[in-house]
Amino acid sequence: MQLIRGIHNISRDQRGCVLTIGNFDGVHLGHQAVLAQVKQQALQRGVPSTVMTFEPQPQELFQPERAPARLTNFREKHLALRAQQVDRHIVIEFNRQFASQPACEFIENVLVDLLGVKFLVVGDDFRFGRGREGDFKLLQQAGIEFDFEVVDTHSYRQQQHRVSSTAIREFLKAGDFSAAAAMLGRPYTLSGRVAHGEKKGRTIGFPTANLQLKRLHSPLQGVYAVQVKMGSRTLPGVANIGRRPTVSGERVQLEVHLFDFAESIYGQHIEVTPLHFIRAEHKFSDFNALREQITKDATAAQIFFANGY
Ligand SMILES: Cc1cc2nc3c(=O)[nH]c(=O)nc-3n(C[C@H](O)[C@H](O)[C@H](O)COP(=O)(O)O)c2cc1C
Ligand SMILES: Nc1ncnc2c1ncn2[C@@H]1O[C@H](COP(=O)(O)OP(=O)(O)O)[C@@H](O)[C@H]1O
Repeated sequence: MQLIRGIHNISRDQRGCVLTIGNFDGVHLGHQAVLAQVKQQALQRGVPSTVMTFEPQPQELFQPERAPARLTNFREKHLALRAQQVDRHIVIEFNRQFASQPACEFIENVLVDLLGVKFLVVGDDFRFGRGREGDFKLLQQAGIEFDFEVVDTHSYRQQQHRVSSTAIREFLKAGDFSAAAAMLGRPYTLSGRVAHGEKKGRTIGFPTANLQLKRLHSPLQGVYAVQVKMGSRTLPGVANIGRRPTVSGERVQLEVHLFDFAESIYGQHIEVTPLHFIRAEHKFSDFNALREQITKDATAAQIFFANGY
């Protein structure tokens, strides 16, 4: 899959595509159904299937306090799109300048001139351009003028539930990882590179591999039994996701202690799959109290794994 970062990197030599535009947070089964339609149309027309996403996601720019936690960061989203075998991923740096462009300009300059779109799939509530003036109807009118077809995404359901990023966030917050995985089409994971911390973990017998998370990186908070994929290995462990109030940590962090493991893994890329909620994060009066609690958490996680979850 080709990754194109920014409109200025789109080449006019490659005009012609079947396109979908959206946040695609999670790349869940509903998104995957849209991508299947895009791929099928692209194949019929002999043009590349193309997904356009925005970074940051629009609400993260306009209403950062109200923006929901992400299911996928940019890298995770890109890899999930790649797994769906989409031909091209265009990421637009979403800033105030881009957002203030008139809707007609976006259609004519980007969709028509640069991309030469033939077939466009968007939600019927899709809004774009200055003050959100552009909508589905405007796209359909432009489609008649510039000769492209516009269709809306169907609501993809599972049993009676509409598959959505919001529903998945709710399942995750409730600790229902199998319901979240059923809608995602894969287990929910957090990933990143192991960073250096304060080196206190090892002094209390619980070294932890740390992943620094963006504030809006995950809907999860608390202590979980987790599985960690690292290269070709999959290892069980116990993790805390939070701000670590006991050590007055500032940033949200994921810290995972791996059982029966004593290697240095700084800088390695790991993928953490939470499997079972153990408890909420607390502020402890001192490090000893925290150590005692982590010992109990580790036992709870080991019991969970021993029971063949
Ligand atoms: C299973 C587990 C549970 C934890 N629970 C808490 C908690 O409830 N409150 C808290 O402040 N920190 C919690 N922590 C984070 C510890 O404060 C952190 O691991 C310790 O400060 C070591 O930090 P370091 O890796 O930067 O050395 C937890 C860590 C683990 C592994
Ligand atoms: N069982 C283990 N689980 C997690 N990390 C471990 C383990 N054993 C050794 N390590 C290594 O030790 C580091 C964590 O030690 P710690 O004292 O908590 O330091 P830091 O504060 O830098 O995270 C990890 O990043 C990893 O490289």
